[in-house]
Amino acid sequence: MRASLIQIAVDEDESVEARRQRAAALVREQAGADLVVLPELWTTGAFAYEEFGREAEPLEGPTYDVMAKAASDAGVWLHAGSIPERDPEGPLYNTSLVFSPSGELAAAYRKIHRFGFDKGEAVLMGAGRELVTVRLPGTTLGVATCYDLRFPELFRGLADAGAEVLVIPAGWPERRRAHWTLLAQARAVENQAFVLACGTAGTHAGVPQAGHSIVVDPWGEVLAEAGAGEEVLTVEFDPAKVATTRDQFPALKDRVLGLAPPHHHD
Ligand SMILES: NC(=O)CCC(=O)C(=O)O
Repeated sequence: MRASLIQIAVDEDESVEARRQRAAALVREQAGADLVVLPELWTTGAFAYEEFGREAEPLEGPTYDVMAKAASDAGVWLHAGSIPERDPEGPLYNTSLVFSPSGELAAAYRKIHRFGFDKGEAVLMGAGRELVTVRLPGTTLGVATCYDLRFPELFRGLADAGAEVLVIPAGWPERRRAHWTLLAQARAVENQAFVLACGTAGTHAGVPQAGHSIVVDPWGEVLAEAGAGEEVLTVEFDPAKVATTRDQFPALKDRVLGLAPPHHHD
């Protein structure tokens, strides 16, 4: 499987529409790949909280249209990153879109863990409640978004649902880059799965982005890692390595579930 992670720069001197068209052109350039991935909230920037309401769009809005066409023009599976989605009957959501090579929507995932504690995304957006996997020829993707990376139980749920390739669009800040790399490797090792984590470059809302998109194999080896700037990270890997790793080192079979609550000793 050939995958291209488009680590696009999100800077305030570029309009959302110009970036949308630029992202679509970058997707088209990846014709020949099997899977193309864009980052989280790349239209606005993940920390541009004031833009969320202004730039929110319905699920089938302008980003959907442009990305569906780009996927079919390139003939690739496209994880188009996430958009600020305006649900006509509810709050905003941080929603990822996955398109098939014919430009059909294969899946939408509303980010479950919202970042910001008592401000930002955590108060401006609603929380998704559903895990999402996507069946591709020869493998299954499990999708999660940025801050979700800190919550291992979500990824174990995806692995239990058959995910072999964990795809994580993000807008991760430079300040916590060490966590990004460590957590991407941890999620790969503990689930014996590939991790494809695609971040943004540039600086928006005063927050320099980490970039450093990363692809990790089921043994925890880093197959490819981007630098800090805008870059397309391309990698080839064999999803069958998930099954061989799980067969040869069957740690997932040693899970002990349903433990009794802790016994407190005073
Ligand atoms: N957009 C995000 O979810 C940011 C997450 C983050 O900065 C962190 O977990 O650290």
